[in-house]
Amino acid sequence: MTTPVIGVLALQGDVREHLIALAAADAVARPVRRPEELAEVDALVIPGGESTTMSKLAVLFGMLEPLRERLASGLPVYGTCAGMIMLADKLLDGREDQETLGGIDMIVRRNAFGRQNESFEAKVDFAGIEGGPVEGVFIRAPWVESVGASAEVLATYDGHTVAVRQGNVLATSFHPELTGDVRVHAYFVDMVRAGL
Ligand SMILES: N[C@@H](CCC(=O)O)C(=O)O
Repeated sequence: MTTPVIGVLALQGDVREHLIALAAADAVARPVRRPEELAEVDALVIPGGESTTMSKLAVLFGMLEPLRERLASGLPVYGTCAGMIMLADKLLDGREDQETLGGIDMIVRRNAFGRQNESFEAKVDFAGIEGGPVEGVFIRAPWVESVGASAEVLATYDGHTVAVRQGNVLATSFHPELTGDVRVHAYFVDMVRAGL
């Protein structure tokens, strides 16, 4: 079985936790900061963190266009929380100068579940993942306000969409990398493997 090489965008955010979760889900995981490093991976995770800072750093590191190009050419990508925001074609309550990469035909609302001190954990039923609900850590989390026809909703919480997939691109409002349950990462690794 081929072992995919999956990068974690390492401009800002909880990179280390994703590297650990990906390795536990049988991928080779490495940080990606530069276009040359991006060119060498089979797939990419965009971690949680702070989406406005991440978008600024992507511009500063000359990564915005290379990221957009690789997404457009079919690179499998998984974004958690701030990463989900980066993958939204359209953003609500973002900063005016905030850039997203796009990739999923969805409208994402930042801070939708409330402020930092309203962060919470919840069990989330996830379509395509067996063995019961996954543990979702929601930290000043966004939700998906609406999705286009080509995007598939994989999970909802409290009536709001919190996991979406469109082709090779996956996004969750919550942080599975903080739970020790690597089933969402394994789901992504399977997605990547299917395309190799
Ligand atoms: N708190 C979110 C990001 C919030 C935002 O950028 O709006 C995260 O952990 O990824």
